[in-house]
Amino acid sequence: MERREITEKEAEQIDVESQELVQNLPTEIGMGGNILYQYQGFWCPKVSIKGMMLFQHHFKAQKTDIILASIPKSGTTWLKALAYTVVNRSHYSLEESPLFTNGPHGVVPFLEFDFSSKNQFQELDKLAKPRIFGTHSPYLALPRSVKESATKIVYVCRNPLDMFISYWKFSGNIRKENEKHVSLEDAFDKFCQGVHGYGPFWDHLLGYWKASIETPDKVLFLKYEDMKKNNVFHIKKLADFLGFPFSVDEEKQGLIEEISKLCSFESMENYEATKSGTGPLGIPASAFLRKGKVGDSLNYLTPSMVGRVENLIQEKLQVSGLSFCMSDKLQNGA
Ligand SMILES: Nc1ncnc2c1ncn2[C@@H]1O[C@H](COP(=O)(O)OS(=O)(=O)O)[C@@H](OP(=O)(O)O)[C@H]1O
Repeated sequence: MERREITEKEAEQIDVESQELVQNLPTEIGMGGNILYQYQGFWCPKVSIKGMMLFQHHFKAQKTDIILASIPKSGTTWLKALAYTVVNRSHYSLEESPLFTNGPHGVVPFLEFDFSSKNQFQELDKLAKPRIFGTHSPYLALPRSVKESATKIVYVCRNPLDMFISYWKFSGNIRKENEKHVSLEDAFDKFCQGVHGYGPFWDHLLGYWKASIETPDKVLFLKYEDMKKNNVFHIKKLADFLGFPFSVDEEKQGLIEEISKLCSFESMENYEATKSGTGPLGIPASAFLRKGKVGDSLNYLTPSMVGRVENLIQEKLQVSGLSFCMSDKLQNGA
């Protein structure tokens, strides 16, 4: 079937729609000093609203697609490297992985940031299968075709204390001159009110958590801390879930351990693509790797701040059965 070329007017429509829409959305200053807009119940930076709209309107999921979802600073970069390596391991030797040269963001594009027109979404039909994409979109904002097709979704989350500190540090590093510095205390307050990129974190987590319970073959829910603690187990679990299980021979050869090492923080921070490349939105790739530790937040947060998040987790997540290892246990983390 011949594809009709879209008119310039149609292509620009989303621009107009998103600009009009943005003008009427509630706003807040986010914890990075940038303006956040409340879109479909979540606080989003302006740049991602147009991206989310395009994704919702123009992305056509394929049954072999893999979507890696997360709220920022939860292990997205790591998961991208792992999933890409697991799925493509038969196409090249691990030493020759395009991951080294293109970086995890280069080989796994972000659906909200890396495509800015309807045309670009249509071009994605030509990509080799399985296509792998990253997204920060909340579960409810995913396009219907993603939910209704056999597309697999892997969600990674992280204990909110470490996620907060990772985000605050990152925001400080990429802050633009016209954006105001937000102190740790004020940023923390905003975080606890849910006013942070794609927050509230509890709603973001719960959307995917519930989907993973209702449709475990479609949505795999992972935690950063668990992946740190037993990486090999989780790589195996990821491979099984994605339909690329390791053979007995591969296991015997220690391939899973090799993949774990290739994608470890220590290896990835030394990739050429990390040292000199760029990540989404032209941000230096090195900004996406900071410490990669569990429990680093305890070096910055007071016991009362930790207590506030613990209470919040209890209040917002307890009924769901979703829990996190916190305070003293976090201190003994990987
Ligand atoms: N390979 C690997 N292993 C372990 N940890 C890793 C890895 N790559 C990135 N990181 C750490 O993940 C944090 C960044 O989170 P994201 O990748 O989700 O950021 S983003 O959403 O893509 O902006 C950020 O955490 P902090 O170090 O605590 O800031 C990164 O250092």
